[in-house]
Amino acid sequence: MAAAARSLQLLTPPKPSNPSPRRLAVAVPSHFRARPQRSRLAASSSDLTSFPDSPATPNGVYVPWAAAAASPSAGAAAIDVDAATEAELRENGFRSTRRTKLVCTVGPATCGAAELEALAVGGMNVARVNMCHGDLEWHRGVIRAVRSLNDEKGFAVAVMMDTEGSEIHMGDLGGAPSAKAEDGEVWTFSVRSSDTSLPDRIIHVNYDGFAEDVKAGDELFVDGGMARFEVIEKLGPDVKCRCTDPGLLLARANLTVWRDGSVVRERNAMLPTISSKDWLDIDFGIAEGVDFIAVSFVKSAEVIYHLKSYISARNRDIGVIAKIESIDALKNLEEIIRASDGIMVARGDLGAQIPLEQVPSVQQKIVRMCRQLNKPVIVASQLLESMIEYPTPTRAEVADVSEAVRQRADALMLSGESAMGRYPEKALSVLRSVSLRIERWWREEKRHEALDLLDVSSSFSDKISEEICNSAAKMANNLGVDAVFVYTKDGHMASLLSRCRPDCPIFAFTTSTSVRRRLNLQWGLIPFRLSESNDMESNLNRTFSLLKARGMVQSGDLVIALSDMLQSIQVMNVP
Ligand SMILES: Nc1ncnc2c1ncn2[C@@H]1O[C@H](COP(=O)(O)OP(=O)(O)O)[C@@H](O)[C@H]1O
Ligand SMILES: C=C(OP(=O)(O)O)C(=O)O
Ligand SMILES: [K+]
Ligand SMILES: [Mg+2]
Repeated sequence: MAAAARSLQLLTPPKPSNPSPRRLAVAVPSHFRARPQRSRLAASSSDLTSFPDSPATPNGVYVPWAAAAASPSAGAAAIDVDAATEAELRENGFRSTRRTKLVCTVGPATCGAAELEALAVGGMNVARVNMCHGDLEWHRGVIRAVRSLNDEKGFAVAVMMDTEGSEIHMGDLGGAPSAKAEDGEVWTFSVRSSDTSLPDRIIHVNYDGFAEDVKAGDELFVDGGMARFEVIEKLGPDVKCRCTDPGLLLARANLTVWRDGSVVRERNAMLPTISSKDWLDIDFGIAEGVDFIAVSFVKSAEVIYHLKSYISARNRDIGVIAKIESIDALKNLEEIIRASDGIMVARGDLGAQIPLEQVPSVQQKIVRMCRQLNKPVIVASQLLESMIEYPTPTRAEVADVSEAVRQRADALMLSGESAMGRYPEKALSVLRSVSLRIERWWREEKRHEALDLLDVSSSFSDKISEEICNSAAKMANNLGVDAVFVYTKDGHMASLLSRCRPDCPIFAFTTSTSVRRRLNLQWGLIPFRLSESNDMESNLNRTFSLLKARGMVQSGDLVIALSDMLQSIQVMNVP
């Protein structure tokens, strides 16, 4: 292999064709170069679709052309959305694409087609629906709306369904979104039937054993402690409580009971992690083809294995995300991470189960362990809580987001901010601009600690892929390459590369639309769907010409290319 070609194959296929850049250039089919740009985009859109990262410049300034390009009136949709990506990449260079992925909870504020599209244009990688709220018809509508957005506008937004779990929560507040509890007020939490509308200051509780489990003197946390009560008296199904910390009670807010400094574990501890209602919701999610199922209040790895085998028995490829939000989950953390396809640091409930001041160190520990074990991790809850009401985040919130980005979590999640807040798009744009800024700053300062990555592979073949990815990431940083390209069937090699958190972006090419959507949750990956052949050289040729046609790479860009089919690694300039 000619040294001038700068092409290095550590492991070659049995009969490799010479992948030298010069030959690649020659092999580019002439029709790709000859056509005018619009039709080139049209020609390429069917077999190569990219995810539009963001219509914003790195400082977060909104660029109106991007929204216009993605609007229904802008014409042939999938192509126009990709035109936004193309322009963004041309303007900022792909080195500055956002690496941290963004999850938005969809709720009443964002369930309309226009609002969902605005979130997708604004950089939403995953749409989350929370089965604690809304009925199946509502969820079906949202899931299908996201699917049409993907089909018609060329996005690759994944859908995550989050189970209700056997959590104890309040009922609806007779249609009102919230009620204010003031200091010293006496409220009744009751397990009486909620069919009839209850008088003021009486709140329905969904768990029948509630009145039996609590005792006078217990503390009742609403929504992870956003409002607090002391239990003063039990009267049959009614539990009378005095408000000790005033706050807003949101409809269906979660309830936690504390006694003598720890969470009460009475009969409620025996409730199943996946309730019978959850199984019905899971069947619904499988039928609707969601990409991820997030399991609330996971206690052990067992339930994750159970759900995964339930899903694979139905021949589905759905990622199971374990939510870490209880003391039990922390006790069994490593085995839960190993069992699942991803983790959510669900700080809302976690902060009601362990002292608040422990949440930051627990978050850091979980994020690190997930990276070691090669599982994507989402940091969730209250990232921009004040933006539910106000258009500007607090400095503390920006610092919290920055810290999660600095820890290099795979994804950040909005809950109430996007589900029912007044400024969903603004909240998303804050996550986007803070991510971009912090990522770039840390790259420029070269401040990232080198993490000694543990071996994660169980077979020798996997071990080869892992070593290739570790080496490729190191080479990418040392050589200052512009991008790593990874051709991956099931996404595994892309995730191994993402785990290394290289300085440059990772373009991940897969033949499967569902793998492409799932890769959207992982740090630094820009997933593409591409119909690939077994011939690496022709894959590279096609990729270069398709990406060049879109202005996403240029001649001379230095690229490292990996393939899980060939277990190969090559370094080359784009011809
Ligand atoms: N599908 C929905 N329908 C109505 N309201 C919703 C829906 N999803 C979310 N919300 C609202 O957004 C808030 C924040 O969402 P989330 O954090 O997912 O739920 P929770 O607060 O129950 O943990 C909820 O408390 C609820 O008020
Ligand atoms: C994300 C969380 O779960 P949920 O919103 O379902 O309570 C959390 O508790 O932080
Ligand atoms: K939930
Ligand atoms: Mg929770």
